[in-house]
Amino acid sequence: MEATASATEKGQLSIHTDNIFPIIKKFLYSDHEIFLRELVSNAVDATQKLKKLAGFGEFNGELGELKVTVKLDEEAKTITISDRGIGMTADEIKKYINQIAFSGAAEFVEKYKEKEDTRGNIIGNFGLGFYSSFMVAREVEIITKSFQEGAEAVRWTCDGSTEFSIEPAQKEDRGTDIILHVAEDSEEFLQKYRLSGILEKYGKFLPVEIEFDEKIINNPSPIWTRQPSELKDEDYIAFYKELHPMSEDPLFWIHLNVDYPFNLTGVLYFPKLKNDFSIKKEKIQLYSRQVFITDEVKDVVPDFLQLLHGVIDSPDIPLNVSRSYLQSDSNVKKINGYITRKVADKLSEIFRNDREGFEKKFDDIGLFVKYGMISDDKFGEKAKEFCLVKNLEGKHFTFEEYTEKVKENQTDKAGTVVWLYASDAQKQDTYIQSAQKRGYDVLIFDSVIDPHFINGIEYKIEKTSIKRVDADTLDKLIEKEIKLESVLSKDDEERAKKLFEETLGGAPKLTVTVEAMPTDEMPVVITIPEFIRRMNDMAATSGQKSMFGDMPMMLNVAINANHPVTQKILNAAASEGSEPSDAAEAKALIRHAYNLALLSQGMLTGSDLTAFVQQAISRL
Ligand SMILES: Nc1ncnc2c1ncn2[C@@H]1O[C@H](COP(=O)(O)OP(=O)(O)OP(=O)(O)O)[C@@H](O)[C@H]1O
Repeated sequence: MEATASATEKGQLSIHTDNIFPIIKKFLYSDHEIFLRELVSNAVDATQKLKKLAGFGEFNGELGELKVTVKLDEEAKTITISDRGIGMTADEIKKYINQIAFSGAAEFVEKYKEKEDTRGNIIGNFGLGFYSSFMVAREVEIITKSFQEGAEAVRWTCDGSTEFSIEPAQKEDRGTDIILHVAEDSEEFLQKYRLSGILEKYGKFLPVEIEFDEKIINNPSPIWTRQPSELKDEDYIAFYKELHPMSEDPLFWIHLNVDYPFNLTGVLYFPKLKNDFSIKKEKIQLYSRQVFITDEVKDVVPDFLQLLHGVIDSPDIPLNVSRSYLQSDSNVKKINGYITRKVADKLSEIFRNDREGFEKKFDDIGLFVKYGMISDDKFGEKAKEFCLVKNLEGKHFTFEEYTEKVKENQTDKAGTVVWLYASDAQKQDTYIQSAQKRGYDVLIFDSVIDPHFINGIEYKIEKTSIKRVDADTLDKLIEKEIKLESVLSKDDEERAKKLFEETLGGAPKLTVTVEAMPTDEMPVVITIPEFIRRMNDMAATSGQKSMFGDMPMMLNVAINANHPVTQKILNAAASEGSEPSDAAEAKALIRHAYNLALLSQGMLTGSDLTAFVQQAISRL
């Protein structure tokens, strides 16, 4: 075959079905707009190829201005995409446009028959890029002239049937014009704002200048394509603002750059997260050689890292295949692992080099680090070194540091180190103060992720258990070998227990115990078992009902045997009659002490609280 088309030549496209275009149209229905991404990418590729050839010395002509132009002619109802790239000879058109694409199409037709769910993902996979133009055009013309010396211009047309024609054409300059004669049902694409929207979405960072409506619409050398050494903080922040104009400055960022065993560049930013767990994901954009692909990075980026913002660019991610394939793709898995490692390394680096700065940022990145620790084992392994906990004095500790700090005073008789924490320092103040009186330290875990975090890490820290200060009496939270002696006889303890059970009987479910506590602690302490409360907390923050959601709240009521009030109750009961049921004064004291205990747990509410206040007033 000759390299040029000397006369008009008609041909039949080699494909086993009469017309693939209705199929293309139907199956790519939701994504029609990507025709422009495909055609502009082809134009950019052709331009880049020419630049490369010039670099190799295989093209010695003038490169000149290399921009790609998109033109809209509303009257003629055409969209034209022009480049000054390598162009095509007649033979190349036959090879690249007629055959390859159509054999791809045949394969596509075969495959799609079985799988409906792959729609929208087909195009690039089967080399149908160029043919996506038929989703919006009733006829497509290619007028092209190869960069090669002496090449002649060619015109190819096809109206969406399996017939094409190819003939000599007039074209001064090298390069390609793709002219789309827009079909009636696609006239939405003849609107300027629609086209500029699509270009903005997919082409914002294409590597060659793209002109539309007499303006350059893109930034051809975005930050991720440049060397970290030539970039300043301001550059990173400016780029962040370009991506997320309304956001606060990011905390810090990671510049990704690998070329083996896969290609990947990008910049990931740590946004200010605070406690907002409802933060919108989809803030990382995925590019392939600077062409925007998607902001759904679910399969490429581990779940917890989707809280980050930024850009990932990799030609090695199979972008146009079905989801299940993507998940099992080994490159995707490697990329996933690489990103996780990079992020952990960066955090660990900041932690080591700037502990103070790291601590300041921890309120923001804590959510993210904790989320990572409980959802990704590999990250968790590394994060153990730099994940921080904060105590009520506002001091930060690594796990190891904290255990070191409290182990002397807070190791129980089984040798387990007990970390005490509060989830609300205000509400749990009584308990906190009691713990502090014993020289115990109390951590603060008050973010939405903390219930999950505590549950997730507890078993990962050796010989440690984590308990909320009000989960039990202090003696039971940290059981020691030597216990305080009870001043009450066994009989008196039994009497006190009975009196309480009788007085407080009914809902909620109560378990009454008598314990020897210091006299300066509360006469009655109410606690909710750690396990039950934790399950309820976790259910509440994840917005679901836990399997314990319907469980009646269980309360432990511990009577302080050593408190003078307990003695007073017993005395009152003794003087009032032999039957405990006679003891009106004793019962009033019990209710009062119980209400005070509820009050300090923040559990005295509603009509009970009102009655309690009324009663207190009447005593004034
Ligand atoms: N503007 C252009 N200039 C030069 N050659 C082009 C141009 N557009 C398309 N081609 C040629 O036609 C071929 C087929 O294009 P098509 O878009 O169908 O597939 P592709 O670009 O190879 O792959 P993809 O599926 O990723 O788009 C290209 O590989 C290229 O050789």
